[in-house]
Amino acid sequence: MSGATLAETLAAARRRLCEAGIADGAQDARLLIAGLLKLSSTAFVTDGARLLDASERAVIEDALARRVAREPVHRILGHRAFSRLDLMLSPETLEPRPDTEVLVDALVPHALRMVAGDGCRILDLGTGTGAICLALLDLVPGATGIGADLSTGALETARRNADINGVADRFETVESDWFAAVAGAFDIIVSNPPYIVRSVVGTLDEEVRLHDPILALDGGDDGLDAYRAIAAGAGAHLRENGLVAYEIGYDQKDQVTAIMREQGFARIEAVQDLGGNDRVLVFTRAGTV
Ligand SMILES: C[S@@+](CC[C@H](N)C(=O)[O-])C[C@H]1O[C@@H](n2cnc3c(N)ncnc32)[C@H](O)[C@@H]1O
Repeated sequence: MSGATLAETLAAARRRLCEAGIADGAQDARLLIAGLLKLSSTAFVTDGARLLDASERAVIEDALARRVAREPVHRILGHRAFSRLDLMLSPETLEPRPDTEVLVDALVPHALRMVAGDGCRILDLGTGTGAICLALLDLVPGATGIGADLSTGALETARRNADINGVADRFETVESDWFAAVAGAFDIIVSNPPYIVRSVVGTLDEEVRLHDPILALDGGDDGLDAYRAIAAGAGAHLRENGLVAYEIGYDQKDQVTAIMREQGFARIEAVQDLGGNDRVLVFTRAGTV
C-alpha cells in the first residue's frame, strides 16, 4: 500500500475484505477508513487523489487485519452511533444494534406523555453501553434514568457515554443482578436482556460469538431466564400506570407474553423491526388498560 492515494487505498481495502469472505467487505472498508481518518462522507470523492502518510497507512493496515480476523467494524473503531448518540464500546458491553432503536422509538411517546404529567423515571435493566436509557434521556428532556447491570465494566462505559452525550446529570448506575440492588419505583422499566438459547450461542457468527460478552447473549436453556426474573420483580418496582418494555428474540413474542401474563401484566403493544420480525413488547399491569 506504500505511496497509495486515498482512492487506491479504499479499492485495495475493499478487495482484501471481500477476498477474505467478509459479507459487506466494500461497505466495511469504507466505514473503517472513514472512521479511522475521520473523513466526511464526501472525502472519498473530493480527496481521492490525496497521498496517505505512513502513520495513516499503518492504522488502516492494522484495522484491516483485525476485520479479516472477524472483529466487527465498530469494535475496531471503538464506538458506534445509536439513535442520536455516539456510544463508546468496551469488551464488557454488547455492541448496540439498530433493532434496539425500535424499542427506544416505541417508548418515546409514552415517556414524553409522562414527562408532561408527573415525570418519567426510567430503569434500564442490563444497560450495557447505556444505549436504551441514554437515548431516551436524550430524546425526552426532563426524564431521569438508572442503568443497572451485573457488569462493573459495562457500567463504567455507560457512565462515560452519559458524560460524552451530555445527559450525565440525569443518569445514574447501579451494579445489580436484575432488581436485587435496585431501590424505588419507576414509570418505565425497560430491558434488552440476554435472550439467545444457550445451545445456540456457540453457533453464532464469529463477529458476535467472539466479541460480544457472553453475559450479554446467554439467555439460559430456553433463552427466557432473564424475562422470568424481570417479570417476577417488575410489579414491586413499577409506579401505577407504569410500563415494562422488552426487546425480544424474533420467536419469543408468545412465550414472553405468557411469562408476563402470569405475573399480572397485559401486553399493550407489539412492534416489529425493519426486517419484519417481532422485536419489541410493551406491557402494563392487567386491569389498567
Ligand atoms: C443484550 S445486552 C443489552 C445491552 C444494552 N441494553 C443494549 O441494548 O445494547 C444484555 C445486558 O444485560 C446484562 N446482564 C446479564 N445478566 C444480568 C443480570 N443478571 N443482571 C443485570 N444485568 C445483566 C449484560 O451484562 C448486558 O449488558
